[in-house]
Amino acid sequence: MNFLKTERFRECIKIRQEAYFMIEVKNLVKDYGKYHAVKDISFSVPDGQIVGLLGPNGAGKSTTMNIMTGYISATSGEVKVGGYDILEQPIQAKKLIGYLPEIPPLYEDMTVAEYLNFICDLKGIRKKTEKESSIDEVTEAVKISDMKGRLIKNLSKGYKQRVGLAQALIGNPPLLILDEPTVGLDPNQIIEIRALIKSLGQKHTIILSSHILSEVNAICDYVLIIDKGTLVAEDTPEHLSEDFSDTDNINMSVKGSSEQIEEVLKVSEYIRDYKIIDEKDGIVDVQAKTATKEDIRDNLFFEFAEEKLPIIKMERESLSLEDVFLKLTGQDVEEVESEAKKASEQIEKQGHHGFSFKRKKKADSKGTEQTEKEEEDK
Ligand SMILES: Nc1ncnc2c1ncn2[C@@H]1O[C@H](COP(=O)(O)OP(=O)(O)OP(=O)(O)O)[C@@H](O)[C@H]1O
Repeated sequence: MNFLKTERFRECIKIRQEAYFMIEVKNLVKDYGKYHAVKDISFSVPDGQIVGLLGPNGAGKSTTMNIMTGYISATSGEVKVGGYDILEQPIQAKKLIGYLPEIPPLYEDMTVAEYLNFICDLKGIRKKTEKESSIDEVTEAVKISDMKGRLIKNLSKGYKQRVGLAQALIGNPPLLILDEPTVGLDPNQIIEIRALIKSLGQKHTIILSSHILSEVNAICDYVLIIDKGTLVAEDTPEHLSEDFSDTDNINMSVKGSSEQIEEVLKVSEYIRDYKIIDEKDGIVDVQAKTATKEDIRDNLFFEFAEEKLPIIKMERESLSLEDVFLKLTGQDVEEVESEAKKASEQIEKQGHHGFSFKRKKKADSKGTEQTEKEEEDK
């Protein structure tokens, strides 16, 4: 019998293809009453990647992650984890996921070891020796081995976040889903947690959400940009910068006077716009926007050479991920980041257990998701 034509072969191919994608999200829709929070989002994440879900506040990142982890249901659409449907085969699918929600689900009156022991129970790790080795492993991975005896409430925010990561790692799931893992941390803690996530990426597929572009740029191999519930772009950070750019910036230093240099720039067909940045000791610094996406440095070289104006320095700069984000979402990065800062300060003021109204409703809903909209409608 020709193996290539057998049912078994087709099955093998199916398993291989499905396993290649650690997670597949197809046509995901989530409506809260009349409000469309997620509108037909599809994407697949291959094994071994660190993927960033990037978007401004309210874009639908947490909702998408909550559906991916099976925490809430979708209005329609499908999520498969390692080939298992999150709704139809939830036990197999959830075994593959370690989830860190935006507010880590910590029991503050437990010690780190007690809490992780409890998480082992929840994840079905029952043998004492297995539990011990599992706790040792995860505490070592997130560098909290010497904190095991400490009460969680006495830990700093950065260390609490590490405990949150440790609980996600119990059971060694191949897929980690991390919702805004650095929100509310101070700059040093942010650097540490980012480095930790990057190192975890060597052994796990990671999907993290963030509204911080520099974070996604620094950690992620691939970016999904979400705006108003829609996936508006996806690619590597480098490709996104290239693809959405119809112009480049050229930074130059030219020997001569600003009048001479402006004369060349004004008539150059390769330059759309320019700005004189500085003029000192007979050298002019210029920032120019190119008329096309092509690399026009050769052409500029010859134009300036013809006028006997030596170019001392010339650099080409592509559109940054910030510019791409602005173009796609129409939102200023600084604006988004300051809004997010205000929101996290608000959470901080309400105390650690003080979930925001939206979060509390989510936490309270237990499947019967009553929406703010519905509440308002009453
Ligand atoms: N239970 C709910 N009832 C009604 N609306 C909701 C509920 N949960 C979320 N939303 C709304 O859905 C939209 C998407 O929210 P989501 O939390 O997914 O956004 P996000 O991108 O994670 O933003 P953030 O970073 O602010 O959490 C928002 O407009 C939010 O107000």
